[in-house]
Amino acid sequence: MALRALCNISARPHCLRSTTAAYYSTPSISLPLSESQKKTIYALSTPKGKGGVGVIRISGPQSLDAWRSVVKSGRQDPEPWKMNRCKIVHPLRKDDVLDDGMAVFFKGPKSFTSEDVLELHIHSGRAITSSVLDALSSIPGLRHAEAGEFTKRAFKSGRIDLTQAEGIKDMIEAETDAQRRIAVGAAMGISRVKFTELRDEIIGCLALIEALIDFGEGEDIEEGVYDQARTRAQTLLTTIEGHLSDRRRGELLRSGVRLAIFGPPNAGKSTLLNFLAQREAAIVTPIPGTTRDILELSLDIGGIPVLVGDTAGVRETEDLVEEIGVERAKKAVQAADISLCVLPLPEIRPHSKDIRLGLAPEIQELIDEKTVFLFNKADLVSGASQNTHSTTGTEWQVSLSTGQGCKAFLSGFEKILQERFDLSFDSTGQDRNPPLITHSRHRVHLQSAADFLRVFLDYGSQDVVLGAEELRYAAQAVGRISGTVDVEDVLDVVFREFCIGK
Ligand SMILES: Nc1nc2c(ncn2[C@@H]2O[C@H](COP(=O)(O)OP(=O)(O)OP(=O)(O)O)[C@@H](O)[C@H]2O)c(=O)[nH]1
Ligand SMILES: [K+]
Ligand SMILES: [Mg+2]
Repeated sequence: MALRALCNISARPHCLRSTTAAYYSTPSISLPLSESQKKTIYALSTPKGKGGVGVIRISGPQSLDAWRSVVKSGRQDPEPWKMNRCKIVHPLRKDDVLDDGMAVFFKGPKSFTSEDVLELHIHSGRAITSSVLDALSSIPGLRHAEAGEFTKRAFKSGRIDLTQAEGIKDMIEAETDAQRRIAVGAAMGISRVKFTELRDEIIGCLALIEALIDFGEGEDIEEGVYDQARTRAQTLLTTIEGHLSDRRRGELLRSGVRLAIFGPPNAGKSTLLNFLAQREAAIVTPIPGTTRDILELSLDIGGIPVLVGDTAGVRETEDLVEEIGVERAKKAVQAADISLCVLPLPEIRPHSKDIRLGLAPEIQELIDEKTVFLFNKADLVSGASQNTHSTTGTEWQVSLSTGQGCKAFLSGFEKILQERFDLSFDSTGQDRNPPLITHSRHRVHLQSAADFLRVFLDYGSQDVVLGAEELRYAAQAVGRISGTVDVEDVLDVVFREFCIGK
């Protein structure tokens, strides 16, 4: 029966393609632009201020007019995609040279936005920039761009999808190597390909179910086709569940891993923060209870963005201010993605077999599987060795005063961060397994796709028409990630975080 079903399917490939595949075919998003969107836009695409070069970008049907109006080079019209040495002039006063620079014309669709694009490479300075922007504003039909509008046009033309647009934004905002790596991958379309594959596979299952519905019951093919669709949907669900159980590392790498430094008073927590930051960020004194409020710094540790919080030493206290600080410290440790317990080695040593035994109960209760340990003040203990406690690779002995053991701690800690957040690089420095989900938006839609697939798997056999509906919803959910369906409502969310000129 199964064989016959397959034969039937392959005997009518056109039927499948026409009913399902064409309708749900892989996106080439091409939405009509409204009148106001059609206008040619311009903006300074480099940061405002003094600099060697500033780039003003113009995109839209009148880019060529803009060239003819403000670019004075040897030729009337540009040679596309070539840098042209030129003078930038005012359209109404051609003798008024605003700057001496370069211009390049990108003939659409071979441009960032897919429209005709003109780039003016000028000297970056307040007066020059504003005089050129002012000159452009005097050309009828040109208007200043809104935040993210160039990228939005690239998206609307179908040149990039939403995950690529997010990648471009993340690339600009990337502060660490890990962030850059993920952003560049997304901008190049790695996520787009993966999400498209997932969606295509759902549509593949849907095609089988729709064929089943098309052929009708009399054809006697139900069992085989249905089982085939079911098996593929099950595999898909497993794949999606794999992506969802990624410990949020893509999102964490974008927003920063939260690290809480905690421990008893005077252990050297603030000294550690200063060591990591390589500056005197926190107040350090020999007085226990120096740190009260949480001091948070954004640091790059081994290429990973880490939000490091120094907290008040945890102890029982009568002091109201300190007590509030201790409460905040506890909350910060609980909310952290990884916690670093700093302990004074001289006070811990007698309990070296189980370090927890010697600790105050209020410290003990903050220790969990996220905790790593730093035994500080090794200089005060004679014969302290770096490995006395280090059985799991999550404990180090240091002296933050003398620097003893600090290098080993730093490289070990970087390794822990990379392991925990699963960023294992191969010898070429490539991320072996880059996270697919980098925005919570992706997670929400992937989660709902998984839910629809589950409903299909649980109830699809009882009613194939409803089963097909569940698969259609699943495909839509994944389509929302790339922006192939329900575009307008997500556009604003994605593009409002862009800056002008991008
Ligand atoms: N001998 C020695 N002293 C250290 C070391 N690290 C820090 N200290 C000193 O220990 C004292 C306390 O350091 P802090 O960094 O303020 O300790 P803390 O844990 O932040 O303390 P609270 O904020 O009060 O909880 C300071 O006088 C530091 O100079 C070390 O490795 N060896
Ligand atoms: K202190
Ligand atoms: Mg402190």
